[in-house]
Formats: sequence, structure tokens, C-alpha cells
Amino acid sequence: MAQQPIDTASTQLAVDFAKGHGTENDFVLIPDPDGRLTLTEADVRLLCDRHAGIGGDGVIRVVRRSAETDEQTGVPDVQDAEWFMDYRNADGSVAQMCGNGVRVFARYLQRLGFVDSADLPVITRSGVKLVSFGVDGRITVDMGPAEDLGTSAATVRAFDSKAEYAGRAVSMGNPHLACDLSGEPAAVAGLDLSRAPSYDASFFPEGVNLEFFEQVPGASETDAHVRMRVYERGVGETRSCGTGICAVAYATLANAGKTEGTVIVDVPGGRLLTAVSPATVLLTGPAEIVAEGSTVLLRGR
Ligand SMILES: N[C@@H](CCC[C@H](N)C(=O)O)C(=O)O
Repeated sequence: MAQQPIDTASTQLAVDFAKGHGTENDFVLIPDPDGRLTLTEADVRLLCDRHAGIGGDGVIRVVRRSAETDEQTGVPDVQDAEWFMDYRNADGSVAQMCGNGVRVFARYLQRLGFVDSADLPVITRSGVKLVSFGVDGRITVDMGPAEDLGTSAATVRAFDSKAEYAGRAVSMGNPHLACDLSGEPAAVAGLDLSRAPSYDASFFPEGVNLEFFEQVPGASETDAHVRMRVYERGVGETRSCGTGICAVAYATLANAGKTEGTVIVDVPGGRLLTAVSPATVLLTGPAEIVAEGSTVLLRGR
């Protein structure tokens, strides 16, 4: 976990890292238990660069709670939580919460031997989230309640055309617009998410994560089964988004007049299970650490 200059005349700082993913939403983890490292926007962009860096949808600094992290999060009561997930999007922007990232964060701490029970409270900018390690290797996160913010719309291309879709605005600590495309022909698969869809910036002054979803036909053991794609704020299209999945699960049930139920959500990177109630959304899925090593950050340029 040492962070030390390669040599005194150098403009490079060597740092340890790990690479992990949750349903292929991938992150560069930087262990900084004692909070010695200041990550700049440029650091984050370089770490996430898939050609010049390690590559990832975001960076997660793994840091112990301190007076400084309390100030950064503004979370009033962190109880006995010891670790803070300092999450940044690939463009260097800070986000309140990351549902896949928090599972990967917990998996990494478990791998390092810092977890001695089945549950781990994690401090995020959106409050303390309780993470539970399942016996089947999956991890469940108590994400807190979905907050219904009303309706808005997004305009998205489908290769040779573009269309506006109404959606339900949902906060999972971070902002989402969950647009139901069920009934449109091959709707979700046909979207062109290589470019940013447009949305109402007066409704979402801090930007928004845009989810497009549709029902999966056929019987399901859960109350609903949907598939979705996402265009993430600060990143672009990703193969999964945990908070987006919670927003979509909430919207699927709310659109059917329900406040409670279980929903399977398929994303390009895999499958997650949600359990929605007025009190909270539980998100269950995998989390993997795939590499560990050392990399360099540029300094003094
Ligand atoms: N991929 C994440 C969400 C990351 C933050 C998001 N891009 C934002 O800016 O709010 C997830 O799994 O939830």
C-alpha cells in the first residue's frame, strides 16, 4: 500500500492499485487507508483511460474514516463504519453513490483481510450503506429508499432516427431518469448510446444517469423482469449501473402501481436482483477483483 516517489527528481508518483468489476461496471481501486493521497481530476482521467491508463468506468479510493472524510461526506452519523468509498466517475467528477462500486469496494476490503463478519457498513457521500456477503459469493447492499422526483424526458438516437421518451426521475442518492420503452419494437437493443442522449438540464441541474428499459417477456420467479441499458453521467454507456438498476426496479413497480416487489434486471454485463419496498432497495449481485499492481500518477506538470 506504499505510495512513494519513484525518485526525487521524478514527476511520477507510484501508487498501488487493484482492478475490479461488478457485472462489468469496472473500477480502479486505489488503497489509501491513512488518507495520504489527493487524487486530482487528471489522475482519475488517466487511471480510467483504456489506452494510456489502466481503464475503468470510475476510480474508488479506499480510505479509513477520519475527520477529513467526515468533512468530505457531510454524513452526520457514521456510527461504527470504518471505511469510506471515495468514488469518482471516469471524467474526474465526484458522484454521491455507486451501487456496483460499493460491492467491489467491500470485496476488496474482504480480500485484504479487513472484514471479519458477514456485514460491512460503508460510508459513502450518500450515507452509510450496509453490505452483506452472501454464502453464494454474491453481495447484497442496502441502498436506502428510492426517492420519486416526478417525470421528465430524454431524447435518444436509434441509429437512423431519434425519439423522445418519458421517464420517471428517481434519486438513489444520485440522479436517474428511468425511461420505460416496453412496447417499442426492439427498443432497448436498437438505441445508439455512443453519443449522449439529451435531457432537461433545468430538471437535472447536476446532470443525470439515463436508463432505458423494457419488460422481458415470459414467466419470472420475481414480480418483474426487465432489461436495461444506461448512459452514465460522467462516463458514457456502461455495461451496468447499480444505482440505475435500483431506479429502474423502482420505476418498473411504480409504473404498475406497486410500491413493493422483487425485480430481476438484466444489463449487458450480467444480471442483478432487487427487492424494493418503501423503506429501501436491496441490490444483490457479483463483485470481482481481477488484478492488482502498481501504477504511476503524474505530478508537478
Ligand atoms: N456505476 C455506478 C454509478 C456511478 C455514478 C454515476 N455515474 C453518477 O454520476 O451518478 C453504479 O453502479 O451505481
